[in-house]
Amino acid sequence: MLEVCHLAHGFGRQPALWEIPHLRWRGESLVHLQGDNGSGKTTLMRLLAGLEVPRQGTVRWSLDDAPAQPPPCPGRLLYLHQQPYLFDTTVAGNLHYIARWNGWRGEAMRRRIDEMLERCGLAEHARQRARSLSGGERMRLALARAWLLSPRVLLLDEPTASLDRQAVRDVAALVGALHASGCAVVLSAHQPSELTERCDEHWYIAHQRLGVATREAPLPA
Ligand SMILES: Nc1ncnc2c1ncn2[C@@H]1O[C@H](COP(=O)(O)OP(=O)(O)OP(=O)(O)O)[C@@H](O)[C@H]1O
Repeated sequence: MLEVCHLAHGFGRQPALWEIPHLRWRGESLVHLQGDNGSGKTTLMRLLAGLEVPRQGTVRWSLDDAPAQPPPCPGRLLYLHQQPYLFDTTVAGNLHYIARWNGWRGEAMRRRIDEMLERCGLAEHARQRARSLSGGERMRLALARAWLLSPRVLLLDEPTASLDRQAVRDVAALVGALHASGCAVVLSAHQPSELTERCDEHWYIAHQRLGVATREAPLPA
């Protein structure tokens, strides 16, 4: 569960990007966050992830029955940048590093990594340098690494920006599978796509406010 109260944020002397008087989210759905360029989507995600301290107001998460706490919530809440940082090693090496860090060892770890490579369509690239992957492959590797950590909530900042149609489709399938495995997702995206079509909740930033679309009050045109 996410609870946001009286949140407002801006930079320097600029007025607040937006105000969010109150937002409650059960942390189960697949959410599409939309808004114009510069409306503050990245900033909001960073605030939700605890990477930015709000000028005003509070963000609190209660995940897995833990008492409500401000972010970060290590291991349970992950933020993924649109150009994810990849370790300068092979594709399998990137997964290996995270799996070890998360406590996996030996044969069980190898099986888990192989399974993840298959699931993300990267088995053929296992020995390739991660930084030589295409944009779509990089995002799939970043999602695979995140998946290894079994997060409860994933915040995805423009995960399909500048990807072609097939790459968007692949990322959408992967995000859908992650969500089906029990990970709630908030993702920002400019354009409607196969990814946003999968979303079952829509938030939007307009006129310096965050809105939540409902059946009675759909997205503004
Ligand atoms: N660290 C910062 N210092 C000063 N201004 C910032 C900083 N980070 C963001 N901004 C400004 O805040 C505004 C919102 O930026 P943000 O990146 O959150 O928007 P966005 O909706 O994600 O945009 P886009 O869709 O183009 O990625 C922009 O005007 C941006 O220049």
